[in-house]
Amino acid sequence: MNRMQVCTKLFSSLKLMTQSKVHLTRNMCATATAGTEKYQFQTLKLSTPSPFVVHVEFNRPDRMNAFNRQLWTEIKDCFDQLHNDPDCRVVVLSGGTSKHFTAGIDLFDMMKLGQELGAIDEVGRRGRLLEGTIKLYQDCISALENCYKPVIVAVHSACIGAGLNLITAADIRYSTRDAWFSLKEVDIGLAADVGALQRLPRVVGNHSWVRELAFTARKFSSDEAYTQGLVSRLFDTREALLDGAVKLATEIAAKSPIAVQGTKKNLVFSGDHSVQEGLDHIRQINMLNLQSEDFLTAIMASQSKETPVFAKL
Ligand SMILES: CCC/C=C/C=C/C(=O)SCCNC(=O)CCNC(=O)[C@H](O)C(C)(C)COP(=O)(O)OP(=O)(O)OC[C@H]1O[C@@H](n2cnc3c(N)ncnc32)[C@H](O)[C@@H]1OP(=O)(O)O
Repeated sequence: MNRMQVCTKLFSSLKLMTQSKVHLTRNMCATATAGTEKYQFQTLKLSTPSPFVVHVEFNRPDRMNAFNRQLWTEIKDCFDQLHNDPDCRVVVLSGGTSKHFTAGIDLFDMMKLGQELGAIDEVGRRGRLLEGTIKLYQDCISALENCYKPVIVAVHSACIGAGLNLITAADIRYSTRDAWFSLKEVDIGLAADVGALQRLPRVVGNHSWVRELAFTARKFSSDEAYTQGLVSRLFDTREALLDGAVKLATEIAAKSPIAVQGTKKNLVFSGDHSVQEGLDHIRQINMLNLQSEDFLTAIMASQSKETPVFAKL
């Protein structure tokens, strides 16, 4: 057999394998996505605007979506669950009905923490309480990054302090033109400690700009955020913003979940590793993924110009 014949044979066996698998896959996907009723949160509201897309909305409009202890922990629980949910392939995170995306940490909650600390009369024990609290809050924000499903944040109006830390752990940031941002921590006597100092320089690559913002807490506009690469698209209204975010999510959700989630895993890993370590990591991922039915399904669909259908993951 010459080279050409080998290729033709391989291609037809791939085709046969994939045709039966596509059939199987279609059956597996027949029930498409289940609803979000299984998610029971008070400070978050979940819905499914299109198949495999979950919309998470902050739901503390009377407190401008300020992060109290409950919101912090529900964010972590929510993203940990979405990570393992086969009915979710992409997440859109927005500020819901609140006037602002978020006012940052709940200042009344911080006062309660102050009272708890006041009741402990020894510095080492007070330190332990603070260490546990900060670690919990750090983990809540890292949950967006640790979730294999791409997270698109849709920011409107104010995005302050903890909110700015949070959006740097997302994959894609969109905002309205009226959005504004502030790395506010120094103004409340804190060094930002839930990820912005680590992630923001990596997101935008402009260390001088990040330091200026971190040292001054100055408010900056969506235009500036766009110019620096913090947000990748601006919209005139909140409706257009959500529409744009859900459209993008829907496009991503139609791709192979094996490919998309492997891509996120490797992008996150490569963010703080050398090029060689990143290449070693993706090689290990693709050793497995290139054997998955998604690979064949996607290749065959691109050859036949049909829309591929992928099984739940
Ligand atoms: C271990 C810690 C790790 C994490 C650290 C995180 C740190 C941070 O997040 S620092 C940032 C803290 N946030 C702020 O400093 C923002 C303070 N708020 C404002 O600047 C304004 O309120 C805001 C621009 C958000 C909104 O202004 P607007 O004029 O539109 O509304 P207001 O009338 O000011 O507020 C409406 C009601 O919301 C309450 N509220 C606002 N922010 C907070 C908050 N951060 N925590 C709790 N509650 C907040 C405000 O008190 C009003 O309530 P009410 O008077 O009862 O209507």
